[in-house]
Parts: sequence; C-alpha cells; structure tokens
Amino acid sequence: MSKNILEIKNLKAYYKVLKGEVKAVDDISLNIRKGEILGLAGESGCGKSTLASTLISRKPPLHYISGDVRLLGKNIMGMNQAEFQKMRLRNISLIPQYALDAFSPTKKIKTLIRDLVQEHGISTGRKFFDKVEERLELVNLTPSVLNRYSIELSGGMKQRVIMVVSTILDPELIIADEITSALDVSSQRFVATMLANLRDKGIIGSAIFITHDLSILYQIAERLMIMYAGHFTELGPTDEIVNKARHPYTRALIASLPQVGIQYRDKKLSGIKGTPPYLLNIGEGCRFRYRCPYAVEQCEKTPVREKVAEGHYVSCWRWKELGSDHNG
Ligand SMILES: Nc1ncnc2c1ncn2[C@@H]1O[C@H](COP(=O)(O)OP(=O)(O)OP(=O)(O)O)[C@@H](O)[C@H]1O
Repeated sequence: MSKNILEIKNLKAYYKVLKGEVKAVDDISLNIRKGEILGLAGESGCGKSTLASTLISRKPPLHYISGDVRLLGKNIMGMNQAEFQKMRLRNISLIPQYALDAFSPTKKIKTLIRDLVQEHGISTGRKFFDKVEERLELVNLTPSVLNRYSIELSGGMKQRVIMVVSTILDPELIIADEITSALDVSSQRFVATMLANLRDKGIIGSAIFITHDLSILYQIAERLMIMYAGHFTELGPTDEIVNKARHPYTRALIASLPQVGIQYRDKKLSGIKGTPPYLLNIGEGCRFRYRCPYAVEQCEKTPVREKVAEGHYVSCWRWKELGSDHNG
C-alpha cells in the first residue's frame, strides 16, 4: 500500500466569476505521507484555503478544473456529494476557523456538537459523549464545557472544542485551516501543540496545517509547502526550507519571520515591495516576477518544478545560480 494518505497531481481549481476565472489553485502537486504534519504557508490570498476547500467542499463559484486527487487511493474529485460525505470525519476532516461562532449562541456546546455530527449520520448517545469527554480532557478542557454556551468560552477553548469534534472519528487526514490565526500567542502554541499530540497519540493520522505563521509550523511540521499567488513555490523538510530555501519568495518569507506576536500578514515582507498579483484571468509566467529582485526575461514563462535535493522541490528558473544564501 502507498505510504501516502493523499496524492494531489497538477490540481487546478478556479473561482468562476462574471469577469472570468480567479486562478487560485493552479497546478498544485503534493503528497501527504502517513503520520506527517505538513505546514502550508504563504501570504494572504495565495490559495491556501482554496486548496482546503477544493479537497473538502468545492462550493460555487469554486470549480474543480483538472488534476488528480486520491485520498487513500480513491479519486475524490470524481465522487458525488453522498460518496464523499461517507469519508468526511472518518477519513478526512476539516478543522475550520471560527466554526462555533457560526452557530446559535443560545445553544449549549453539547447541543451544538450533537447538531454538527448528526449531519454526518453519527449517533450521539451516551457512548459518543463518553468519548467526547475523554477527548476534551486530552485537550485540557473539562467535560463541564459541554453545559456552557459558546460565548462563555475563550477563542482558544472554542478552537479546542472544534478540534475534538473534527477528530472524534480518528480521521486519517486532518486539514487545519488557520485554526490559530485569531488566537493570542500562547493559545496559538497551545492549540498547535494539541494537534501534534493528537497525531503522536495516533488519534489522527496526518495533518495539513494551514497558517500564515511560519514560526508555529517550524515547531510542529515535518515538511513545509509554500504557495504564492495560486502557484507552487517550494516544498521540503522544515529545517531545509527554513535554512536552505532556494526560492526568492520563500527566502523573503523566512527573512520576514515575525517577532513574537506579530503575524506577517500584518507586516510587509521585508525587502520586497508590492503585493501579490490579482489572480483574475492571470496569464503565463512566474507570478512572483513583479516583486522578485532576481526576475529575468525567462520568468515570463511559468517555471517548472525541479528537484533540489531528496524531498526538496522548487519552482524558480534561477534556483541553481542563486544558491541558498541570497536574501529574497
Ligand atoms: N468566493 C470567491 N470568489 C472569487 N475569488 C475568491 C473567492 N474566494 C477567494 N477568492 C480569491 O482566491 C484567491 C485565494 O484566496 P484564499 O482565500 O484561498 O487565499 P489564502 O491563502 O487562504 O488567504 P488567507 O490566508 O487570507 O485566508 C484570492 O485571490 C482570493 O481573492
């Protein structure tokens, strides 16, 4: 059997809007290995959440365009809603941001959990809530939160409740989408570490951890993938990406690693002027070329993905000559 839980090949998913197509996920390839935490990072608008939505829901105006996505060997892009729903929570599960806030503040957490999982055809009897209570303790919450209202919980507590619900059926793959972004620094670390603990205990298999915050990924992810403006930029072991990145954009991200408590979306990338391009009907070429200090004529063509070292890939025409000690 494959050592990969998820295999994504040349995936394209675009928003179809009145003026054309927003190419938010454009030719992304990525395998998720059994048991790993992969960090997915990049500036706001680079397509991280769109990649998560493409895997989980694909609601209009988001449309799958092409490419192959296999979860546990099954082609999930070819599945209808009912077929995919059977894999939700059991095989693949999303931990969304702010999930509890979307529900009625007049319902107790226990009722909210019941509503959430019943949508997936899961029975919510005594046995189910015994397991919920056990899991709440694992994330340092007491079972008493079940009888409280969501407005009585802090952001970090709510995120941990959602983590418990999303992982209750021990899914092989978790996608955590910006689950730490709205939290203060100590809660961010706590929630991220909790997710890593669930993996270490074998409760979840693998995870894709999406965040703006590279410093959190540095602590919990074995590999990092960087996206820029819907394109693949760089992928590799975390240490190698942090210390020996080849892509000028990755290097700029690393160079702009925030001081404690400042997220880099709140801060301009040091040394790089400008903002990411608008992805509506965007054409050929490296999408970073408008901001890249090393851009040349060749960058008008979309770079191909090349192997730098074992497990380390980059999409930049100039990666070899630039080496790994330039500064974005
Ligand atoms: N419903 C939509 N219709 C059209 N374009 C969209 C829609 N949702 C997102 N986009 C565009 O798709 C691109 C990718 O957005 P996405 O939210 O996936 O980025 P992100 O990296 O997750 O950003 P953030 O970190 O801010 O959440 C952006 O250019 C965004 O404007």
